[in-house]
Amino acid sequence: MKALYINIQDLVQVRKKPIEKLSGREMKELPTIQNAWLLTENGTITDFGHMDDLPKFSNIKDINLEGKIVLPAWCDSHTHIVYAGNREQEFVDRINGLTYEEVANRGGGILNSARTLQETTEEELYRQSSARLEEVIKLGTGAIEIKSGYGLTKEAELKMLRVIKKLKENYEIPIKATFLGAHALPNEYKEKREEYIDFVIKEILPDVANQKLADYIDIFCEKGYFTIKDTNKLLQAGKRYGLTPKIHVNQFNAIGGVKAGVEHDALSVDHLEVMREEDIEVLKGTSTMPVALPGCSLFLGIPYTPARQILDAGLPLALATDYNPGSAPSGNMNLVVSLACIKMKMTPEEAINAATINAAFAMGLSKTHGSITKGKAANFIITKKIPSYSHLPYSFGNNEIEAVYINGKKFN
Ligand SMILES: N=CN[C@@H](CCC(=O)O)C(=O)O
Ligand SMILES: [Zn+2]
Repeated sequence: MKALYINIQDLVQVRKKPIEKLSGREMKELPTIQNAWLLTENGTITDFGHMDDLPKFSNIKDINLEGKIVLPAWCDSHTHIVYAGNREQEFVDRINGLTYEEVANRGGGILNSARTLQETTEEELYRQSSARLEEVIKLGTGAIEIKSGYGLTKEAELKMLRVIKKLKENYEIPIKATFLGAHALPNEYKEKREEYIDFVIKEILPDVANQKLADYIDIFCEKGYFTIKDTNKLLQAGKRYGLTPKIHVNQFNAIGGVKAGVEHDALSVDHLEVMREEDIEVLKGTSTMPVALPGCSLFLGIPYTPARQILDAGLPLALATDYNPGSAPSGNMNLVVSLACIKMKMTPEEAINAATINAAFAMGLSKTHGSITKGKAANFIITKKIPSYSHLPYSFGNNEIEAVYINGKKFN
């Protein structure tokens, strides 16, 4: 099926030559065609250009997008959308003065979500998760990564990963699955952290790999969670099973997790709210993508990833939601892009690059998604009538999206 979109006010993130990712100063440029047309065919972008150069196409119905902007759908490279229930009570407890750490130490936090998930049937978990997935696609997300990590038993981790697999089968957007068995220490393993890592490696990982349930492996490398030694051991084991690392590091403390990630050729290192000079240095000249999660900073009231320091050091940066019940209960990439501009001082160009092409890279999809390029998937956003692409982050909290197309088809 062919579709021709005409009179597009701005066709944004047009990359004639395919690119993998953008770093440092390159992120300041966001190539845009004003007054453009776009042709899609069988789910793929086949051509585009300026309206002055519109060829004569026969037998194609055109769609007039005057006053509207078209940009690639957001790529959300870090989420935990497969979870059960919610954690509103912890939210209220934090408003009343407890810290995230204190909530966790009282048996709340990740262990709270794990208890709920263990008691939830696979069908119900799928139902709750697919509703979240549909909600974020409507907000413009056209590719997503989803982690396990609220199971923390073999049975429950595999249940989470099967739910992700079923989402992959039932939805057209690309979904990458990440095994995060080392998300927190279950109570049965209190004081036996190393035994838990061995359990994850020997008892869960082989099944995850044999049943082809994950693309990536993750660990929460943080004080009170898992150490550098645990990280090295787990990532090494994951790689033996063909799982590339994408890890949680430097959220509350810098303990050397960025270096560990780089040493294991991690595809991405995520969070980075607390960055030392040496953490920035160690990323230089590597292919590891730093990923910032400003929704988490907003919700927990913790520092924002120092984007300016990272970009001014010539590094790339991607943005993601971290959608999860405890630290970021929102999967709205539009808000993430706004926060990046407002709180991290990224320009709209940098933020949109970070949420499209760089985010696609952070989930191994930059060859097929993240830009308007011939041959890439026709996953794109059509905005309402807005004055410019900067209006998207400017108009924070408002929904400026009129329609979302996945593989050339309008979603819902
Ligand atoms: N930091 C670790 N994991 C999640 C939050 C987990 C939770 O509180 O449920 C995150 O990325 O923020
Ligand atoms: Zn996370």
